[in-house]
Amino acid sequence: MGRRNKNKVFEAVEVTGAGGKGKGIGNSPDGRIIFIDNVVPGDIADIKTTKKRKSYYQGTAVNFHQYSDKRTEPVCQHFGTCGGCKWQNMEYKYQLEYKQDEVLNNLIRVGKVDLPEVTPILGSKEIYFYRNKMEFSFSDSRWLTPEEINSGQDFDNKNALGFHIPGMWDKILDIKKCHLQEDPSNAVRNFVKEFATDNKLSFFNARKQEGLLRTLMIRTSSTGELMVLIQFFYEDREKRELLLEAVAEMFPEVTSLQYVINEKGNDTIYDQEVICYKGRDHIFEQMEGLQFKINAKSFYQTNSAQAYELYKITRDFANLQGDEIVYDLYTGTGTIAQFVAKKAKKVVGVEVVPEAIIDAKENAERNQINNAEFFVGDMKKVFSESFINTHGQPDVIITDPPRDGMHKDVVAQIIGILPERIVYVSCNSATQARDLSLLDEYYKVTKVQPVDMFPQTHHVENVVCLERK
Ligand SMILES: C[S@@+](CC[C@H](N)C(=O)[O-])C[C@H]1O[C@@H](n2cnc3c(N)ncnc32)[C@H](O)[C@@H]1O
Repeated sequence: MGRRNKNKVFEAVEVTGAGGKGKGIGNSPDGRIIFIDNVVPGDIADIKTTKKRKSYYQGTAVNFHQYSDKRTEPVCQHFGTCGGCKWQNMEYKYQLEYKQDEVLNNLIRVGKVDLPEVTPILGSKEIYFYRNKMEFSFSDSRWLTPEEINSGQDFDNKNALGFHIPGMWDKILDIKKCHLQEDPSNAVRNFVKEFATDNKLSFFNARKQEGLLRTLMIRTSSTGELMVLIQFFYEDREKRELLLEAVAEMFPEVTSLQYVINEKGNDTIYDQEVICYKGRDHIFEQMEGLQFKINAKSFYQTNSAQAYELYKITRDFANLQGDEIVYDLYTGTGTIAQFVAKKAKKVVGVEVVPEAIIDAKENAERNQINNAEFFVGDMKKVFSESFINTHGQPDVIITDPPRDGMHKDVVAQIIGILPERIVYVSCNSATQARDLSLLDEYYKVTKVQPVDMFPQTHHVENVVCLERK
């Protein structure tokens, strides 16, 4: 954005919508859309622009003329600074309305497909403390509030354990209480921070690449099991054991205490050895009598209760009679495949991550599911003639791709196979709509069910049923 556009202020802009990564939406007098931080539809405010592009501005509210009656008081003391729950200032029923609108808009404008009557979005019973997994970062460079900076004081202890400030890779907001994961998540995090600070264990500095403590992961489960994993930058046995012993003693309910020594530049543990310090190297999650083993690296839907609802909808849409061959694309650890297996003749799950397929096979065995097979493969390349000949022509395809949606080659291969029914589960209705338009010549959309897995955020899941035309 050019200099003359910096600090441009549009007066009394009405916020008319919400979307665009959780931002409010308004219109500028010159006909562009403005994406606005920390506002709620119905607010009227002066908006200072922070970015200008051909068709839109980004901006922030500097002066409110009217507050929306859709507003509610955010419960979290970190709201506004933490990027996690951007919609906490909007009543939940309106959050659901905007999520429903987003799905519909995408299906209509991007997908341009004929739609049946769309069922109202399924809200989450729990709108706080619904996540089963949280990851916090250590930093010796705590994000200072404007009040702290203006105080002119020097802060010798800048240790933080919490979340990255949006857009800042080296600044961490110290979290005192997060409303996303049940107890003892907050107690564990606060204890670890305090104990490490008191015992002079150094917190990571991402710029200088120094400091002992990097990340803390906490996984809870509906079985009551609890996993805690601490990531260290280097091995210092004495200090590592001091901290791990303290956690074990303070929280006997931890059933899996693990650690990683990661000397790389980045924090990801997926290419690192995870070492079990105490207890087991995994926890279990359960759903309708099925057990799923979850280790530190396993993918599992983060809102377990809503995942159950999502899977039930997926199974209903698949409408299995017991004699179908079902393909579960992007199967992860095979949860959907196992969830529908009892109702199908056979299920074939495909996933690109080999470890996830190992988990899927192990879980299926534990759950005594004998009609599910799992394969490692990139979806773009899996559907060879020999694969179909070996596993059979699918009657139903269930697909649950990542946010980018299905690669166009995957869509082309599905069109080559033409199963009777497709159930498309998506966490991004824009890419889902794009894919539906590619399938439109052969399939009609018969059911649409949005599901809210992530209250207080703009994210929305959507399940669509497609039948052969
Ligand atoms: C949204 S998750 C679905 C997980 C699973 N259905 C569940 O509910 O637990 C998407 C999955 O697609 C996998 N994936 C991403 N790209 C892929 C590709 N090109 N081929 C196969 N699987 C892929 C990811 O590893 C991830 O497990």
